[in-house]
Amino acid sequence: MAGLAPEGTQFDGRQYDAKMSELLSTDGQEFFTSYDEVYDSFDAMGLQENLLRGIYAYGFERPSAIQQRGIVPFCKGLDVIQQAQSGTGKTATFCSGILQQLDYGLVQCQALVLAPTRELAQQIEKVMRALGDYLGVKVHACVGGTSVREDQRILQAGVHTVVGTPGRVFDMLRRQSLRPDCIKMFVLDELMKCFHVVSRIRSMTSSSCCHPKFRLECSLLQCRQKPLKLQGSS
Ligand SMILES: Nc1ncnc2c1ncn2[C@@H]1O[C@H](COP(=O)(O)OP(=O)(O)OP(=O)(O)O)[C@@H](O)[C@H]1O
Repeated sequence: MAGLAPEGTQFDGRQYDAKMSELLSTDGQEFFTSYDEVYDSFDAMGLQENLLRGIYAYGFERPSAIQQRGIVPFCKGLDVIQQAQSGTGKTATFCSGILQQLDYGLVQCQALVLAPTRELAQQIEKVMRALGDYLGVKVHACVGGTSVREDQRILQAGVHTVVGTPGRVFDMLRRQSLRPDCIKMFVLDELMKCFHVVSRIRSMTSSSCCHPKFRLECSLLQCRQKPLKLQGSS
Protein backbone atom coordinates (compact mmCIF):
# COMPACT_ATOMS: atom_id res chain seq x y z
CA MET A 1 0.00 0.00 0.00
CA ALA A 2 1.52 3.28 -1.06
CA GLY A 3 2.03 5.66 1.83
CA LEU A 4 2.67 2.99 4.47
CA ALA A 5 6.14 2.61 5.87
CA PRO A 6 7.59 -0.86 5.32
CA GLU A 7 8.07 -3.07 8.37
CA GLY A 8 10.82 -1.81 10.65
CA THR A 9 11.13 1.64 9.12
CA GLN A 10 10.09 4.94 10.61
CA PHE A 11 6.33 5.42 10.56
CA ASP A 12 5.37 8.53 8.59
CA GLY A 13 2.25 9.76 10.37
CA ARG A 14 1.55 12.66 8.05
CA GLN A 15 1.82 10.64 4.90
CA TYR A 16 -0.29 7.92 6.48
CA ASP A 17 -3.04 10.35 7.54
CA ALA A 18 -3.14 11.89 4.10
CA LYS A 19 -3.56 8.49 2.46
CA MET A 20 -6.21 7.36 4.94
CA SER A 21 -8.18 10.60 4.53
CA GLU A 22 -8.06 10.15 0.79
CA LEU A 23 -9.33 6.58 1.04
CA LEU A 24 -12.05 7.34 3.57
CA SER A 25 -13.36 10.38 1.77
CA THR A 26 -13.65 8.81 -1.65
CA ASP A 27 -17.13 7.97 -2.83
CA GLY A 28 -15.72 5.95 -5.69
CA GLN A 29 -17.02 2.44 -6.10
CA GLU A 30 -13.55 1.29 -7.02
CA PHE A 31 -12.75 1.06 -3.31
CA PHE A 32 -16.07 0.59 -1.53
CA THR A 33 -18.86 -1.95 -1.91
CA SER A 34 -22.39 -0.61 -2.10
CA TYR A 35 -25.05 -2.04 0.17
CA ASP A 36 -28.65 -0.85 0.13
CA GLU A 37 -30.53 -3.04 2.58
CA VAL A 38 -32.28 -1.17 5.38
CA TYR A 39 -33.99 -2.89 8.33
CA ASP A 40 -36.38 -0.66 10.19
CA SER A 41 -36.76 -2.96 13.20
CA PHE A 42 -34.35 -5.08 15.24
CA ASP A 43 -36.75 -8.02 14.84
CA ALA A 44 -36.30 -7.97 11.06
CA MET A 45 -32.52 -8.38 11.29
CA GLY A 46 -32.51 -12.11 12.04
CA LEU A 47 -30.65 -11.65 15.32
CA GLN A 48 -30.44 -14.32 18.00
CA GLU A 49 -33.32 -14.27 20.47
CA ASN A 50 -31.05 -13.56 23.41
CA LEU A 51 -29.36 -10.70 21.61
CA LEU A 52 -32.75 -9.17 20.86
CA ARG A 53 -33.64 -9.53 24.54
CA GLY A 54 -30.45 -7.69 25.47
CA ILE A 55 -31.13 -4.92 22.97
CA TYR A 56 -34.69 -4.36 24.17
CA ALA A 57 -33.71 -4.67 27.83
CA TYR A 58 -31.13 -1.94 27.23
CA GLY A 59 -34.00 0.31 26.22
CA PHE A 60 -33.62 0.39 22.45
CA GLU A 61 -36.93 0.13 20.61
CA ARG A 62 -36.05 1.03 17.04
CA PRO A 63 -32.66 0.95 15.32
CA SER A 64 -31.04 4.29 14.48
CA ALA A 65 -30.25 5.07 10.83
CA ILE A 66 -26.73 3.64 11.00
CA GLN A 67 -27.99 0.57 12.86
CA GLN A 68 -30.67 0.00 10.22
CA ARG A 69 -27.93 -0.23 7.60
CA GLY A 70 -24.97 -1.51 9.58
CA ILE A 71 -25.91 -4.34 11.92
CA VAL A 72 -26.80 -6.91 9.27
CA PRO A 73 -23.67 -6.50 7.14
CA PHE A 74 -21.58 -6.78 10.32
CA CYS A 75 -23.43 -9.98 11.15
CA LYS A 76 -22.72 -11.32 7.67
CA GLY A 77 -19.02 -10.86 8.30
CA LEU A 78 -18.58 -8.06 5.76
CA ASP A 79 -15.80 -5.54 6.30
CA VAL A 80 -17.54 -2.32 7.26
CA ILE A 81 -16.49 1.29 7.67
CA GLN A 82 -19.06 3.34 9.59
CA GLN A 83 -18.93 7.08 9.29
CA ALA A 84 -21.55 9.06 11.23
CA GLN A 85 -21.74 11.86 13.74
CA SER A 86 -21.18 11.24 17.41
CA GLY A 87 -24.16 9.79 19.23
CA THR A 88 -25.78 8.13 16.23
CA GLY A 89 -25.46 4.58 17.53
CA LYS A 90 -22.27 3.26 15.95
CA THR A 91 -21.16 1.51 19.13
CA ALA A 92 -24.29 -0.60 19.40
CA THR A 93 -23.96 -1.42 15.70
CA PHE A 94 -20.60 -3.11 15.97
CA CYS A 95 -21.34 -4.56 19.42
CA SER A 96 -24.47 -6.24 18.05
CA GLY A 97 -22.54 -7.51 15.03
CA ILE A 98 -19.90 -9.05 17.27
CA LEU A 99 -22.38 -10.50 19.76
CA GLN A 100 -24.35 -12.14 16.97
CA GLN A 101 -21.29 -13.92 15.59
CA LEU A 102 -19.49 -15.13 18.72
CA ASP A 103 -19.29 -18.83 19.42
CA TYR A 104 -20.32 -18.87 23.07
CA GLY A 105 -19.18 -22.46 23.50
CA LEU A 106 -15.59 -21.35 22.84
CA VAL A 107 -14.20 -19.28 25.69
CA GLN A 108 -11.37 -17.74 23.67
CA CYS A 109 -11.02 -14.19 22.50
CA GLN A 110 -12.80 -14.07 19.14
CA ALA A 111 -13.31 -10.32 18.81
CA LEU A 112 -10.99 -7.44 19.53
CA VAL A 113 -12.14 -3.84 19.69
CA LEU A 114 -9.52 -1.11 19.92
CA ALA A 115 -10.37 2.40 21.07
CA PRO A 116 -7.99 5.33 21.42
CA THR A 117 -8.85 6.21 25.04
CA ARG A 118 -9.40 4.26 28.24
CA GLU A 119 -12.75 5.92 28.88
CA LEU A 120 -14.06 5.04 25.45
CA ALA A 121 -12.89 1.43 25.75
CA GLN A 122 -14.60 1.08 29.13
CA GLN A 123 -17.76 2.63 27.77
CA ILE A 124 -17.82 0.18 24.85
CA GLU A 125 -17.22 -2.71 27.23
CA LYS A 126 -20.28 -1.67 29.24
CA VAL A 127 -22.46 -1.55 26.12
CA MET A 128 -21.17 -4.94 24.96
CA ARG A 129 -21.76 -6.44 28.40
CA ALA A 130 -25.28 -5.03 28.62
CA LEU A 131 -26.38 -6.01 25.11
CA GLY A 132 -24.83 -9.46 25.56
CA ASP A 133 -26.21 -10.05 29.03
CA TYR A 134 -28.66 -12.78 28.00
CA LEU A 135 -26.05 -14.41 25.76
CA GLY A 136 -23.65 -14.82 28.67
CA VAL A 137 -20.90 -12.89 26.93
CA LYS A 138 -17.55 -12.66 28.69
CA VAL A 139 -16.05 -9.31 27.81
CA HIS A 140 -13.09 -7.58 29.32
CA ALA A 141 -11.75 -4.02 29.08
CA CYS A 142 -7.97 -4.10 28.69
CA VAL A 143 -6.83 -0.56 29.37
CA GLY A 144 -3.83 1.19 30.81
CA GLY A 145 -3.91 2.45 34.38
CA THR A 146 -5.37 -0.81 35.69
CA SER A 147 -3.68 -3.85 37.20
CA VAL A 148 -1.67 -5.86 34.67
CA ARG A 149 -1.94 -8.95 36.87
CA GLU A 150 -5.70 -8.67 37.03
CA ASP A 151 -5.87 -8.36 33.24
CA GLN A 152 -3.70 -11.45 32.91
CA ARG A 153 -5.86 -13.37 35.37
CA ILE A 154 -9.09 -12.50 33.59
CA LEU A 155 -7.71 -13.21 30.13
CA GLN A 156 -6.27 -16.52 31.20
CA ALA A 157 -9.60 -17.50 32.74
CA GLY A 158 -11.13 -16.92 29.29
CA VAL A 159 -13.14 -14.23 27.54
CA HIS A 160 -15.07 -14.03 24.28
CA THR A 161 -14.24 -10.41 23.55
CA VAL A 162 -11.65 -7.84 24.51
CA VAL A 163 -12.18 -4.10 24.27
CA GLY A 164 -9.01 -2.17 24.89
CA THR A 165 -6.55 0.56 24.24
CA PRO A 166 -3.61 -0.22 21.94
CA GLY A 167 -0.83 -0.03 24.56
CA ARG A 168 -2.33 -2.47 27.05
CA VAL A 169 -3.60 -4.78 24.34
CA PHE A 170 -0.12 -4.98 22.79
CA ASP A 171 1.29 -5.63 26.24
CA MET A 172 -1.14 -8.51 26.79
CA LEU A 173 -0.30 -9.94 23.37
CA ARG A 174 3.41 -9.66 24.09
CA ARG A 175 2.96 -11.48 27.39
CA GLN A 176 0.84 -14.06 25.58
CA SER A 177 -1.97 -13.51 28.06
CA LEU A 178 -4.10 -12.49 25.09
CA ARG A 179 -3.85 -15.01 22.29
CA PRO A 180 -4.86 -13.85 18.84
CA ASP A 181 -5.36 -17.32 17.35
CA CYS A 182 -9.17 -17.29 17.56
CA ILE A 183 -9.74 -13.61 16.81
CA LYS A 184 -11.98 -13.41 13.77
CA MET A 185 -13.49 -9.97 14.28
CA PHE A 186 -11.58 -6.75 14.66
CA VAL A 187 -13.02 -3.28 15.23
CA LEU A 188 -11.16 0.01 15.36
CA ASP A 189 -13.31 2.65 16.96
CA GLU A 190 -12.32 6.21 16.11
CA LEU A 191 -10.11 4.83 13.40
CA MET A 192 -7.89 7.82 12.80
CA LYS A 193 -7.24 8.42 16.50
CA CYS A 194 -6.37 4.74 16.95
CA PHE A 195 -3.79 4.96 14.18
CA HIS A 196 -2.22 7.92 15.93
CA VAL A 197 -1.96 5.98 19.20
CA VAL A 198 -0.53 2.95 17.43
CA SER A 199 2.00 4.99 15.52
CA ARG A 200 3.20 6.47 18.82
CA ILE A 201 3.54 3.00 20.32
CA ARG A 202 5.37 1.70 17.26
CA SER A 203 7.90 4.45 17.52
CA MET A 204 8.55 3.40 21.14
CA THR A 205 8.71 -0.37 20.68
CA SER A 206 10.35 -2.75 18.29
CA SER A 207 8.10 -4.15 15.63
CA SER A 208 8.66 -7.65 17.01
CA CYS A 209 6.29 -6.71 19.84
CA CYS A 210 3.44 -7.09 17.39
CA HIS A 211 2.26 -10.64 16.91
CA PRO A 212 2.63 -11.50 13.24
CA LYS A 213 -1.04 -12.42 13.04
CA PHE A 214 -1.98 -9.05 14.37
CA ARG A 215 -0.89 -6.35 11.94
CA LEU A 216 -3.00 -3.49 13.15
CA GLU A 217 -2.13 -0.77 10.72
CA CYS A 218 -2.88 -2.99 7.76
CA SER A 219 -6.24 -4.25 8.98
CA LEU A 220 -8.29 -1.80 6.99
CA LEU A 221 -6.20 -2.32 3.93
CA GLN A 222 -6.21 -6.09 4.13
CA CYS A 223 -9.98 -6.47 4.07
CA ARG A 224 -11.06 -9.72 2.52
CA GLN A 225 -13.21 -7.83 0.07
CA LYS A 226 -13.88 -4.21 -0.75
CA PRO A 227 -15.18 -2.71 2.50
CA LEU A 228 -18.71 -1.49 2.83
CA LYS A 229 -18.85 2.19 3.71
CA LEU A 230 -21.89 3.25 5.72
CA GLN A 231 -22.71 6.85 6.33
CA GLY A 232 -25.51 8.13 8.53
CA SER A 233 -26.38 11.17 10.53
CA SER A 234 -29.21 10.17 12.86
N1 LIG B 1 -31.47 2.33 18.73
C1 LIG B 1 -31.33 3.14 19.76
N2 LIG B 1 -32.39 3.54 20.47
C2 LIG B 1 -32.25 4.38 21.52
N3 LIG B 1 -31.06 4.86 21.97
C3 LIG B 1 -29.96 4.49 21.28
C4 LIG B 1 -30.03 3.61 20.14
N4 LIG B 1 -28.78 3.42 19.69
C5 LIG B 1 -27.96 4.12 20.49
N5 LIG B 1 -28.66 4.76 21.44
C6 LIG B 1 -28.13 5.63 22.50
O1 LIG B 1 -27.61 6.79 21.88
C7 LIG B 1 -26.44 7.22 22.56
C8 LIG B 1 -25.29 7.30 21.57
O2 LIG B 1 -25.02 6.01 21.04
P1 LIG B 1 -23.53 5.53 20.72
O3 LIG B 1 -22.62 5.85 21.85
O4 LIG B 1 -23.62 4.13 20.24
O5 LIG B 1 -23.20 6.48 19.50
P2 LIG B 1 -21.85 6.57 18.69
O6 LIG B 1 -22.23 6.88 17.29
O7 LIG B 1 -21.02 5.36 18.93
O8 LIG B 1 -21.19 7.82 19.37
P3 LIG B 1 -19.63 8.20 19.45
O9 LIG B 1 -19.19 8.50 18.07
O10 LIG B 1 -19.66 9.41 20.33
O11 LIG B 1 -18.92 7.03 20.08
C9 LIG B 1 -26.17 6.22 23.66
O12 LIG B 1 -26.69 6.73 24.86
C10 LIG B 1 -26.96 5.00 23.22
O13 LIG B 1 -27.39 4.24 24.34
